[in-house]
Amino acid sequence: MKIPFTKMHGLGNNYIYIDLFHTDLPEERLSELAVKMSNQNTGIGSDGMILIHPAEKAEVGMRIFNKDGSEGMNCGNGLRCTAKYAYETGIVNTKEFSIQTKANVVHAIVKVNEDKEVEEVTIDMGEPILQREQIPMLGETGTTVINEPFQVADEILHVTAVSMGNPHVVTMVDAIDEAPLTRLGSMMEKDERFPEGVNAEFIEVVSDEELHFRVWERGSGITEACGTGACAAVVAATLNNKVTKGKKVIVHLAGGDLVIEWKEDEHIWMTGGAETIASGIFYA
Ligand SMILES: N[C@H](CCC[C@H](N)C(=O)O)C(=O)O
Repeated sequence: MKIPFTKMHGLGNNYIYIDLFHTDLPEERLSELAVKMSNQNTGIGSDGMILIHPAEKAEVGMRIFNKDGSEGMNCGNGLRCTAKYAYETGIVNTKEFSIQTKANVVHAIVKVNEDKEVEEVTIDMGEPILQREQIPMLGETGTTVINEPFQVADEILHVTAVSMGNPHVVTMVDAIDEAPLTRLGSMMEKDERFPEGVNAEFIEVVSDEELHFRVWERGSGITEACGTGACAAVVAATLNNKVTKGKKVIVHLAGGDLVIEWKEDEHIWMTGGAETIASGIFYA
């Protein structure tokens, strides 16, 4: 099977994008194809596969598959790249439009240069989900998870759990370079207290408008950046009184910076770059 693709990244979080407005893929092979395309030795190499598709409730839809073939519910970096692709290829012809994910419908705003190229994208990601059972995380129904003791291996972390349509568990550390990403990330991802798995973020608070950030992603391991994770990190930092709601926060991820704002109306806005790397044909 010959599959046209475009490889794109948001702050180094890179995916293989398949345009289902112009290509068909069999639903039953999607997970297998995500694994194949993501393999850096026998495939193209990426953090996963993203489908850009016709949607019922928005001008364009996005589905995301992690490197391990699991389907995620949302992807912040993927949304910015999807918005860039949709505008530059004429799927949409306005600078503001909606994108439907498995989690919700979000609103995208693209910033275009004189060559009609999208240089920056802002996404209204909607509201975070904080109820434990909706993360989902095991424990007392109807409660939130803020600075809760959480033992992993021989360590007692203090975690805050946030869903952006996909599950995140955020731990504050004193020094981001000492975050136990490699040692604990995989255990946290698959911890039974998170029935659907979890993306594990570590943050170092620099000031009330600046964080350092690292992530072990569910289904992909350590990535350069995680857009939904950066949103979850700002929510967690706010709930722990480290940053102020309604102020823009600069999040320094390994692959670059995102500007995140948790507004007074509860919506979270994310602004950052999106880049096209290459396009071609994948021989599946
Ligand atoms: N690994 C995530 C999906 C990708 C999210 C991330 N790459 C982003 O930019 O938000 C999950 O399984 O929930």
